[in-house]
Amino acid sequence: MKFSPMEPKFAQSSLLESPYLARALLENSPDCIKKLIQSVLAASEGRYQAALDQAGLGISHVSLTGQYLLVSDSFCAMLGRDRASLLRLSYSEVIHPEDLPRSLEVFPKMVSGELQSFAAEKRLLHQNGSYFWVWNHVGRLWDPVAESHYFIVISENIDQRKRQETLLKAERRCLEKIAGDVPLPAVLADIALSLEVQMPPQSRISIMLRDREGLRLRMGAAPSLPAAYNQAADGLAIGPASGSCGTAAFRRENVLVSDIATSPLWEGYRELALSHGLRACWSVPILNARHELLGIFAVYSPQSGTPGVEVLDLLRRATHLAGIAIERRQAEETITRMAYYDALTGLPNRVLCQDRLEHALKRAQRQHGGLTLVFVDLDHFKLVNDSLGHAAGDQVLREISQRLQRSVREGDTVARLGGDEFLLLAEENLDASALTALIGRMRRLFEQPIEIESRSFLVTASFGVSRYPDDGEDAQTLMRRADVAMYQAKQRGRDGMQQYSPAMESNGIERLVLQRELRLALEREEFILHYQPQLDLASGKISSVEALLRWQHPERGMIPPLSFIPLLEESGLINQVGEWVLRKACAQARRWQLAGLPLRMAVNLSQRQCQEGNLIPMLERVLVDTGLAPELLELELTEGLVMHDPEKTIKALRVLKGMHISLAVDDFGTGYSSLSYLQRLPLDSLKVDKSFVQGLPASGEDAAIITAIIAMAHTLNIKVVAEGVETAAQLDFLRNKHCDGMQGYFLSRPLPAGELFNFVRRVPVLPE
Ligand SMILES: Nc1nc2c(ncn2[C@@H]2O[C@@H]3COP(=O)(O)O[C@H]4[C@@H](O)[C@H](n5cnc6c(=O)[nH]c(N)nc65)O[C@@H]4COP(=O)(O)O[C@H]3[C@H]2O)c(=O)[nH]1
Repeated sequence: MKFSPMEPKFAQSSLLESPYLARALLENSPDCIKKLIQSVLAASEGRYQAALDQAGLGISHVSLTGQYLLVSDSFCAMLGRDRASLLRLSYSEVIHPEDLPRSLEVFPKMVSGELQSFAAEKRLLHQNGSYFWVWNHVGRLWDPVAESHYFIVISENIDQRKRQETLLKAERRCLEKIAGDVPLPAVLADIALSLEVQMPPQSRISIMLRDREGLRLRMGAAPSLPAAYNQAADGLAIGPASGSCGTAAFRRENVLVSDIATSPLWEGYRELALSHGLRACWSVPILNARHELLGIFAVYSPQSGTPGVEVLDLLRRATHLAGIAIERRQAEETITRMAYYDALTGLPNRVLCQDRLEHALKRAQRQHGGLTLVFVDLDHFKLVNDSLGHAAGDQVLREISQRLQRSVREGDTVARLGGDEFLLLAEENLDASALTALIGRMRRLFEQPIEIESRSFLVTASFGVSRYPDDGEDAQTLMRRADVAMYQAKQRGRDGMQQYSPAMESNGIERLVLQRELRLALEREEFILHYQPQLDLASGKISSVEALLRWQHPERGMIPPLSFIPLLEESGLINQVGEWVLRKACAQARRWQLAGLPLRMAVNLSQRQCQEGNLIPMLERVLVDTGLAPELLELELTEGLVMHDPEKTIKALRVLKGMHISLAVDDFGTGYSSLSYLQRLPLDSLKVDKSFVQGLPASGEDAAIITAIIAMAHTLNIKVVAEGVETAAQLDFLRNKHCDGMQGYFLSRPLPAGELFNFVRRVPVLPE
């Protein structure tokens, strides 16, 4: 059976209205009867077609051979074709090739009656070449005239919903990739490909990224654009007339160029685009929440034109997704950079430098090669900072780091180790002449004045060199020896260079190196406190503890205080470290107090700390901050300190006493303090130096001194504590002489906080 397009005159006809009815009845001629039947049939088809056209659904009749027999208006509209052209097509020409096999499988089953109906999602070809999704419901009908089956297909356009679904799926997939380890270009390529299938046919997408300087766009992903085009577009300048993308990046707004052939923005790039068949380009900036440019999302089309609302909406969503991907990767890069690169200069930091050195060492060991390390330290850099301010200091460091980078060969590492120190790592054991050439090159970098705030400065540097394998086998040793050599260079006058030699490992250099490491120790939290208990001999109870500083050096292990406190004093660092000790000890005492263990905390004060004008306010601040009652704090002063400037000291001590802080003189007996001064000092106790205790009880002289000290101190109402008590005999002697307190290994060594707490709780009273 073949339906032909209805003529309008039949559209409203019925049997009764047929002009052939009367004649057929009257004439009873076969011709008339045939015409009557035809007119009735045509009328019925007309009504059927009208009914189909009224329905919003696309309806079609398809023969068993797949030919369209009848199509509704809305089906024609769906496919963008007129009825005549559609009726010339077959079902297999309209359905997506991937969706056809399933239909071919099912149709015979429907013909045989095995299946009555069948429904599935299919893609149909629009006249413009794109496919769209429909929900097809197929039923089987019998044509009594043709005496054959045919199919009736009802198609509902579900393209919008399907696109949304695909888009959501693509978004989810991209988000999973973003969250995973997938590299950014792969994520962006996925976003581009997912969007291309949603776009008008033959659309091609590119995603470009803003470069670090914000001057150019780098190709992020453009999987469907020709490679030659991508190559040429990579590095596109961001500017007011720089194609669609460069301009959109410049304006930070959409730039929708409908025809590249005529757009003035494409002046310099027209030929390139047209030669690759690109005619329209719609560029959308990818911005973050702070409205900063991350990149550009662009759709290229081979036809001129502007995007519809739907396309713009899709673009907006895809741009958002690309923004998330870029920002996430940027955040990851920033975190990595922060861990391995110096924020100020962008150079590798100490961690990365050490890592590279380790790797270079392994390579050198494998290949029997060599390494050269040049430690660079700016001369008098502190002066720049102090006189011009830190911003100027930063500028100098940035300038120097750029110059150093320019002076080295590719493959060499320049790192900033901290402050004004840099390290150059060259992966070969440079001989004397090569080394002289390198240092000469580096020196010349410093001959150029640095301009800051229209003033020019000359900065010089000192260089220390160590080499593998000559000067060490491991990274730590090589770095330290380059450092030692640099100090030697400094010692010999600034602006010099020294190569490491074992003779340099003298005390002086060691001290300087230690001093520098001490500066970093606070930052790196290498200091800790141990606590030694003090026993009150009258009550037999532990009444107080002394806080004793320790330095946990990363390479040298635990360093005792007497090896570094003089260095702290020398460098002035003792004030900072002293405040740290005080704060830490007071906070600890407060914690013990809250835990039901109110122990007095004794803290050592150095001479330099006492001479600083801000000791009293600092103490007040620490007590307030930690919440420790001043009665639970004791300050231990050395004899030397008291005697240094007695008048000034007396004044300061009176203030401290007024604050209810206890005061003790430490190492008593080793200095020259006369007891007459002591009576002018508001002291609570004297701590007799361990050198007098060690001879007890055998040494008559020590016994006599201690007996005299105890007697005199008691007349001045000052308590006496013996230090360094190591034996029961010493303790007995002291008890007999009415010494007030003792401290020493016999009771306990200095302990970490946790152990001290357990110790005191376990041994509250010393057995007789
Ligand atoms: N042979 C022997 N030694 C004993 C015995 N009992 C305790 N000691 C040691 O004697 C020292 C007592 O501390 P100090 O006289 O204040 O002497 C301290 C103190 O002057 C100074 N110091 C420690 N921590 C600090 C601090 O935080 N600031 C300041 N300015 N100086 C500190 O370093 C000095 C040495 O401290 P450490 O090495 O911890 O040495 C401690 C302690 O471990 C014993 O029975 N036998």
